[in-house]
Amino acid sequence: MAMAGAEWKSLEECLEKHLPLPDLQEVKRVLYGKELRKLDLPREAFEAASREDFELQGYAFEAAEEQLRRPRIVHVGLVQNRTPLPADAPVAEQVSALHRRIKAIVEVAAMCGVNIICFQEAWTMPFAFCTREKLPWTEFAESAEDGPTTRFCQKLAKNHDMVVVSPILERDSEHGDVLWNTAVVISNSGAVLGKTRKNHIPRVGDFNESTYYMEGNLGHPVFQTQFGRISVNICYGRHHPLNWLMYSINGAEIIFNPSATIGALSESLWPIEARNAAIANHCFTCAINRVGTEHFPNEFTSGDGKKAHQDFGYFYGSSYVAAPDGSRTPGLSRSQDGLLVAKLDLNLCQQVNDVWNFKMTGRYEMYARELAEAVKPNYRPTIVKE
Ligand SMILES: NC(=O)NCCC(=O)O
Repeated sequence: MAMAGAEWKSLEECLEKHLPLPDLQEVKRVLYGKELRKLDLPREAFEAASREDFELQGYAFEAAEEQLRRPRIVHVGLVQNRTPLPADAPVAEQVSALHRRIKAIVEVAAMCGVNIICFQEAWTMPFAFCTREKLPWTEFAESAEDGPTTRFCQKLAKNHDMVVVSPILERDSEHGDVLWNTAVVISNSGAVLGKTRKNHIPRVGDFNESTYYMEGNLGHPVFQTQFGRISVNICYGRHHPLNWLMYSINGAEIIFNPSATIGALSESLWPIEARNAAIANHCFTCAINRVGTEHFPNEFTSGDGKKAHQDFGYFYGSSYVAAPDGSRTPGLSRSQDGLLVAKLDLNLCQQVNDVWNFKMTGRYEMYARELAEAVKPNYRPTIVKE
């Protein structure tokens, strides 16, 4: 089926354009849970966003007032962007151009009072893993602890008192120079709080990432920040409910999902998966996708009998935040760089937990027992036959 590129701006714009108001309200109730209040962001922030040519949107998720706990308010920022330079530009120039682009967006996030910001998956590079070529793409890999991008993010974090989640291609030179798909978490103090690695590596269509790195070996760490407990479920991990679950079991209140995915493969899954994870795990989820089409110098094939090609297809942006009560923000556009600011009250996690009780009713001990059996090589599935 043919798929729209940048000319189709967003589902939201299409609904607003074509639905009469009473229908629109009902559709929004069903599609988004409820209509969220728009955040009153500073005028200078909108002016700067327009000057820098990116979209800025802001929404607030409310929670009920409690007697014993104060609201736990945190502002998160989700950044989606195109790669500013072509993929065949010199590596160092591509990285610098991306640093400059992100710096401009982070400055606007700071004006909006963002406390925790997350960039898209492998944000310092084109998403070149489809090519299965090593050079020059492996040259984008950096140390998570003290590479140039981590140092750059440390400055941003300290200057703006902001936690920065920076998903990069990591080279671990202390352990055999091995590459990983990693997110570095930098505290608002500027210190590197830690890192987490992509647990599930796609082998689907042009997403042949197993040529570059293996499944992550750091489990499901949750990072205690000044603004709440966060974790990072990188891209393809969002198709794995147990992956979300383990971050949640370790206490995550906000799970970021920095991604790189294209319309033909996943656009109809996109609004469902992170949102469902927020509902199932009583937490907030932040789904972030890159934007545009990236062209590579050499043709590659997808192993599907179709012609060789030089691009992945269209990265459709549409980043959004979902809440434990199932409500969600509209998506950023499919076509433009953007910053989505969401004001969260983390008290909502416990409030929804107390209503739906998924943690209490989850029967994890039963699944732990059954899964421990099911993964054994001699396991016989329980099928009842006549
Ligand atoms: N980057 C990545 O893991 N993409 C895989 C495709 C998808 O999960 O939609």
